[in-house]
Amino acid sequence: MEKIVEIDGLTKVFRNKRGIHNVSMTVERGDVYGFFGPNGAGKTTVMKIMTGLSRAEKGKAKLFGFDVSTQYEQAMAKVGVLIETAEAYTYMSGRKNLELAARFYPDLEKQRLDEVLELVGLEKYQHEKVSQYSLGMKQRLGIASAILSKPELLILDEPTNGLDIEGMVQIREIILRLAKEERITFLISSHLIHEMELMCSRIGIIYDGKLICEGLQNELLAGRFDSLEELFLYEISEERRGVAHV
Ligand SMILES: Nc1ncnc2c1ncn2[C@@H]1O[C@H](COP(=O)(O)OP(=O)(O)OP(=O)(O)O)[C@@H](O)[C@H]1O
Repeated sequence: MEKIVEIDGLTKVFRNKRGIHNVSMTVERGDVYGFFGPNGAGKTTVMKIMTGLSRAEKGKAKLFGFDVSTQYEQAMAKVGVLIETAEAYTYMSGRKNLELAARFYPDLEKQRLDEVLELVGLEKYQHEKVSQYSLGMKQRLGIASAILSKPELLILDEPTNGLDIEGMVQIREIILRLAKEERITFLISSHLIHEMELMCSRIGIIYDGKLICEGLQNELLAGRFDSLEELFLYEISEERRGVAHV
């Protein structure tokens, strides 16, 4: 299988001694990879480094075989990113926001705007001002903008954070639809383990700055655990005892 994301030994320690330590991860083409960890575990730090928003002290992050720190443009050419809450001009309509974003991609086909609005279920609300949108609709607009250029990899940091149950279900359905219909590989971070369980094929668990477990969800559970929560509780108890599994 083609490796789309290769993270090797990433380390970054902040002044307060928090951060990430020797994190290695692999995302293969077609994965919906769930990057799970509690608040403050280090998910955003890893994602910022792998998208060039921040630098590591040690280690390498490669996307599509290109090093993010030295071959940034090639590495990011087929990547869509949504890190932290989607930003949009609230006094403009959803469609107008997408039209502005589309100016960065001169080769975009005319119908792509309609296509992405349909994919995220915003076609009915495209002419309403973003100030009237719910948080879930703003997140969906962010996803629409991130998929405008037909990326092959979509990196989403906490896409369901702060959403109500309906909003979460909608985002989950959109992700699964995009994985199937647009053949997008996903790397999704979340601290919501149940969400990860419902939509992710591969799982990586980060805890206290260290990746403590990674693999295909069905292989990780494999008759030993009934849920990811059980697996997580087992892995952190092993981590505390000093038994490494990665
Ligand atoms: N710029 C910074 N300066 C100092 N400490 C930082 C900085 N950025 C992150 N940290 C610390 O590093 C740790 C990892 O943070 P990070 O934001 O990567 O975690 P996270 O897993 O994304 O958590 P959350 O789900 O809360 O967003 C936290 O303890 C955080 O306080």
